[in-house]
Order: sequence, then C-alpha cells, then structure tokens
Amino acid sequence: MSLQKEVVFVTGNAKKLEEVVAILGSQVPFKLINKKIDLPELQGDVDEVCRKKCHEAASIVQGPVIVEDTCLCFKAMGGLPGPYIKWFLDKIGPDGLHKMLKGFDDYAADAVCTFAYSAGPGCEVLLFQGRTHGQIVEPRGSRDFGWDPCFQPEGYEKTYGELEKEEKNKISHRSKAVQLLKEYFVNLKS
Ligand SMILES: O=P(O)(O)OP(=O)(O)OP(=O)(O)OC[C@H]1O[C@@H](n2cnc3c(O)ncnc32)[C@H](O)[C@@H]1O
Ligand SMILES: [Mg+2]
Repeated sequence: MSLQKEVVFVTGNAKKLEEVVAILGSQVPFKLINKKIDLPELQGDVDEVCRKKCHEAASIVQGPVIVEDTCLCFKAMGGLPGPYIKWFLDKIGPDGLHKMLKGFDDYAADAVCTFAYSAGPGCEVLLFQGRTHGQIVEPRGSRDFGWDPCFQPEGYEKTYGELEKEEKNKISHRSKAVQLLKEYFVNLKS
C-alpha cells in the first residue's frame, strides 16, 4: 500500500475530527481526508452500529472510508445508553447523566470508541476498539465536547473536561482505538 493512500473519515462531529487528527499526528501511513456527513444514527449493539455506519459511508464516498462511533456504557444500566448516548446527552446534558445514576448508586462507566474501516463499497469492514473505564461524576471542567465534563477516567482526579487536551488524548478511549487503527495500516505497509 502506498504511503499516500487516501482514506476518507466520515463524521459530522468536528470535535471528534480534531482529536483524531491530534492523536494521529504526522506519522500516519495514509492521508486522512474529512467528509462532514451526518450518517444515520443506527440501532443495534456497538459492533453492528459501526459496521452498518461504515457500509453507508463507503457507498456514499465510493472509496476507502473510516467511521467512528462512540458509546458511553453505564454498568448499572447493563451498558446503556451505549450507542444511544448522543440522544441522552442532547436531552438531559452531562448533569442529567449524573443524576440518572443516583437511583442506582453505581457510577461506573466505560467510554468505548470503535473505528470501522472499509476499503470500499461491498468490502469487508474491520473494527478497532478502545475502552477507558471511569466514573460518571457531577460535571466539572470544559463543556466543549459532549459528556467530557461528567466522565472521570480511572486513576485520575480530573474529568476529561478538566484534563488538558493532550492528557485526554494520551489515555482516552479514542486514543486507544486510533492506536490500533494506526498499527493496522503500518503493518499493511510492511
Ligand atoms: O457523525 P458521527 O461521527 O456519528 O458523530 P456524532 O456526534 O453523531 O457521534 P456518535 O454518533 O458517535 O455519538 C456519540 C455522542 O457522544 C459524544 N462524544 C463522542 N466522543 C466523545 C468524547 O471523547 N468526549 C465526550 N463526548 C463525546 C458525541 O458528541 C455524541 O453526542
Ligand atoms: Mg453519529
């Protein structure tokens, strides 16, 4: 595979794109191009959602694509909201997410990021997943990006919203998934 292979990252989320670009850095074995398309919010388990999302993107782009889906899974709720976190966040915000768990008295949660890559329409979809364990807390810090202010990663006293961007990008669900994606392309090359 050529160093200049172009892959289109389809996302409607500017903050996601910003983090992916920052984490990937310049040492990437492909050229990432962004297409801002709001893909349908699909239903199913995480892997299923990602595969379907990737098929949709590949058929729109008619070439190699990457999509990403992010879940926030509450242990007390059997993994929900999971892939449906976007709607919960839209309607009740980070404060509501914390309040929602008060009745369970268990605030454990996993932030899960799944990238899906397809070489084109009809091609196999490959998944790369990163997971960071943490707690849902009363929101603290920047409200710039989604549920960042109410997610406190394990081993840290700060929420994602309070951590410096570079610190979040070192330990986040997204950075772990990007790492796997990067390794895949590096190995393809060699
Ligand atoms: O176009 P796509 O890539 O689907 O972008 P989206 O914003 O619709 O994103 P998702 O479908 O993956 O839904 C995930 C939700 O979680 C939010 N989110 C994603 N990553 C996050 C992160 O690292 N920190 C905080 N919130 C995040 C995001 O803003 C959405 O509300
Ligand atoms: Mg989405």
